[in-house]
Amino acid sequence: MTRKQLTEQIFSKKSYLCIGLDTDITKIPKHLQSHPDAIFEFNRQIIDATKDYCVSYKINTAFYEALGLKGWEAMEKTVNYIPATHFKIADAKRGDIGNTSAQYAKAFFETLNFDAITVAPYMGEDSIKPFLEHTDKWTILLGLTSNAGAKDFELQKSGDEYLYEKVLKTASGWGTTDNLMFVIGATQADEFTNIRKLTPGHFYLVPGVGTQGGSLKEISKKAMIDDCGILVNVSRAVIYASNGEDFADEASLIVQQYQEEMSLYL
Ligand SMILES: O=c1ccn([C@@H]2O[C@H](COP(=O)(O)O)[C@@H](O)[C@H]2O)c(=O)[nH]1
Repeated sequence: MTRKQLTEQIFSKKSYLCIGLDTDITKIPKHLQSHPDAIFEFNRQIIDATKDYCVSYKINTAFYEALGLKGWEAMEKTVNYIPATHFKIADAKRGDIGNTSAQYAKAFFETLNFDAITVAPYMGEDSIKPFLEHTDKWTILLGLTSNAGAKDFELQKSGDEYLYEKVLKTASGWGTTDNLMFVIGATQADEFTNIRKLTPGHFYLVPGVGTQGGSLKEISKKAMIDDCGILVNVSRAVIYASNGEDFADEASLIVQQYQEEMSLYL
């Protein structure tokens, strides 16, 4: 999906919401747990109930990989079920020496039909290039993450510069604003103005709204650019809005509230 196609979706739906399918078999409603295809069935109902109000789905691969073959099959069925209009992200946080990264890129961009994958920057340019060589796909590089551990490395200074600043400055030269995004956690709102200055044209994938407590209003105010430039991910607060038989209806209500708020900021 091109940037233009993504932003057309954002402006026509007045939403920059990405729903995280962090589907945990132990957390889905009881009545579905014995279903022969429980993970996919849960995802299918969430997608049907929310697709009109969001522009993207993010599959956190850990929840599927943990289940072995069945989980991988559920991931494949889910990614194929997501409408073509929606931006499909594999939150896999990969990155390795070049020939290995090339296989990861093939796995998620060719064997599976994702539009984007998250990657870790730590191993440097040759570990990221194989993803960027898929020019019709997106590489989403961890910039400043939402977790407390961001302070252990990302928010450590070398000279005057935070490590995350060096990552953004260096990595922004590896790709373009049409194939490279950054993950910036919503819980790091104090840094957003600075981050936008460093990377004025890049899209950000912003997790951390909902359960982690990040402010949609604050990050929208600080990071939004002319063609929006942000995708805000919410996982648990949407998919586990209810653990009863009404889970999909409740998810839909929460998503509509996010979409209404987003329409005010766009
Ligand atoms: O910095 C990061 C990078 C990735 N994530 C992922 O986003 C979702 C957030 O889930 P919530 O339930 O909405 O908190 C999850 O898949 C994380 O692995 C992140 O939170 N922070």
